[in-house]
Amino acid sequence: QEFHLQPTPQVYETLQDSIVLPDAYRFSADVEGAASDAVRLLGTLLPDHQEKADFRITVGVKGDKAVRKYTRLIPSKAEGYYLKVGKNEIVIAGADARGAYYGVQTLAQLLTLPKLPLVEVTDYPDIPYRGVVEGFYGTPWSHEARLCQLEFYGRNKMNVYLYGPKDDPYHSTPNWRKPYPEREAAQLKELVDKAKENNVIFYWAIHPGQDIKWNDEDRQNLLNKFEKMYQLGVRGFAVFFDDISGEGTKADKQADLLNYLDDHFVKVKGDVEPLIMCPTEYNKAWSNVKGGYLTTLGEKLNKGIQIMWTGNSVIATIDRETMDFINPLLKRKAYIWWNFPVSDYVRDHLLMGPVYGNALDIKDEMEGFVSNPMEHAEASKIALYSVADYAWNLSDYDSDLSWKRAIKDLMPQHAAYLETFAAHNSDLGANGHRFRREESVALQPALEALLSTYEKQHIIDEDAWRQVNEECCKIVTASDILSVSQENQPFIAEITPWLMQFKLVGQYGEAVLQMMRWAVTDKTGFETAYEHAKSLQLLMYKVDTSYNQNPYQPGIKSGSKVLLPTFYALFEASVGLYNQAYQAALDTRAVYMPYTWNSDVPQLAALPVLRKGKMGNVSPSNEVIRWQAGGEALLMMDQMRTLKSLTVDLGIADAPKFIRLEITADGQRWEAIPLQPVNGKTRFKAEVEGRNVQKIRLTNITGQEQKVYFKQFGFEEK
Ligand SMILES: CC(=O)N[C@H]1CNC[C@@H](O)[C@@H](O)[C@@H]1O
Repeated sequence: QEFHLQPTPQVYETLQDSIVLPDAYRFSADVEGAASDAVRLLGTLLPDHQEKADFRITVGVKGDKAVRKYTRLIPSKAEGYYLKVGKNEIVIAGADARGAYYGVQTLAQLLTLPKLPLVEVTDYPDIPYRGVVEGFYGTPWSHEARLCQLEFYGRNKMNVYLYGPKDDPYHSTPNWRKPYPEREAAQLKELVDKAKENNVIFYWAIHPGQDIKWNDEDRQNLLNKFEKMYQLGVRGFAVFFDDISGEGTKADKQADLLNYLDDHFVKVKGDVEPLIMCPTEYNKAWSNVKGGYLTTLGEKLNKGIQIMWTGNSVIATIDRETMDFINPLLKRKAYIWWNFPVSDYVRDHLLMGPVYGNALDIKDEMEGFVSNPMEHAEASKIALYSVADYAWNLSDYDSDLSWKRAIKDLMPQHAAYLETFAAHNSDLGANGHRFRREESVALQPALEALLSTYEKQHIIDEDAWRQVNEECCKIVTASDILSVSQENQPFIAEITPWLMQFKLVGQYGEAVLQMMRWAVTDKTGFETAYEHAKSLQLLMYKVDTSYNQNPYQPGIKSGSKVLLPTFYALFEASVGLYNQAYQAALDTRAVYMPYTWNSDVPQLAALPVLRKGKMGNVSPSNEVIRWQAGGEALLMMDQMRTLKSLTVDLGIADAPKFIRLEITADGQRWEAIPLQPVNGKTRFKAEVEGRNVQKIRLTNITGQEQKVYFKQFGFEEK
């Protein structure tokens, strides 16, 4: 794959010639001036300069004497730069300090080549603010992971990082009013310094809305906390009002508070970046335009305050229609909070696929584009690399080429194996947001051909069979090599359980292909392959029930959209053929899911049901659920089953007043079961010990919409 600068530059001319950089060069720059960051970075790349040398290196910012003669070549765009590598000189002229720094980052990439190509690069970013919002639920990134991320952002010309992990108690309720303990404060200071070193603006976000009081005391609490963070070196501040209910959701109160902070903190300090806020109505699906929340923010919020937006729904790709809806309401360009590759609602999956689906013609419609990543920091870099590529230069963005480069960037030595892994670990599985991604794209035609020919005509499409068998072999090989790779150990540590599962999927595929081969030609061979396949099914189940047992979406899923479902279908078809050929009665079922869930409450309807042994759980939701009056949710069993226990947690202490729980054994006669408090807070249990049940129903009986959380709905069979 030929060399490609990252992110893709706006204009890149190479003169089909190259030089070997001399080890002596003259240097002219205003080292104390605006180009100081660029000069410092350059110093890490090149040997010390010498006064007497033919080769000259010039670094500066528009207006500096050193680059005066290049002024007309410097793009007049924020963070833009002009870079020239000539026979006897290198010139880096930035439109501003960060532009000059980015020019050196580009030179750094060119210097990795065997010979330095003669180039002229005229470059600048399309989107003003580009980067990452660490805004997910789940285990916050470690300090080491964040330090590594900030270096990655500097290299990829991402200029913002918003610190806002939902589960940091000092970012959100209950401790947002308190200063960080000493150790955490010292780490945050270190992050601020690292961000500065990489020309990344470090934003510290606060998430006070769940229990904020609209009074002077809490206003002062917020100012005090911001002041504490300012003393740690933070120069960018954000206030997130997402995923809250109650008093804190009021637009005019939120606007008054933000304007107060803007007027009495940001403007007073004078060296603080524009304030950013995330609204409570942060996506179109949840917005009630007539209710006036968004228009209130748009009208009342000071013009300099930036407002975040996730798109037409919580998890959505961004297009022109999206921006045409929101920008007029906010009376400014929205600052996109893009919820990908975040996986805190599908925690059993890794999202390793390409960044695609965002429009390429909306570069003038967005103030910012920041990605909310997975809790797996290194694994998120594949998507983040492409987010950087997209946000810098939308029109030249190519999702597939960028994805391949992202993989090479993460693991240059084992890129081929990582690409095999990433290709089959990209979809989310069924989820409450209904957001899906392509998976196993290259192998899909062969898988479809193999399955349809075999199911319909009971014959093997040999070419498809060979392709699938080759891929299964690659999967097994890639899993083993990656699992012991020393190339990026923090990354391998993150994905090891998924590598284990991925290898089993590959081996299962090989066993199923053998079952197809021998179903009607070799009885003993088939039976061995069948036993092997069954044992691999059990091994996959063991991995899925042993690792990553978080209380939301526990387990380890791999190849879950196309690969494994196809192997399951081929397993069942080949057992069917064998049973017919030998009048046998082997169990044909590959996967067994006795429970189904549906609901007329939009945010509950698509939640998947998870089964582990005798336990059944509906996948929880991170967001506030708007449960309409009379709305129902139904859990159905494939047959009558005897229950042992049932637990419900809607995040509210008085759930029994709002939601009625009923069971039925015959689908006709329903019986209401009282909800009894379990922990004196929001968790309840229903006394169902020994009850025969076919369906369970939850209904909002209050006659009006209720806003609740859907934290847990689970049961255990006897
Ligand atoms: C603005 C936003 O998306 N907030 C929440 C809620 N929506 C998506 C979730 O997955 C979270 O990661 C996220 O922090």
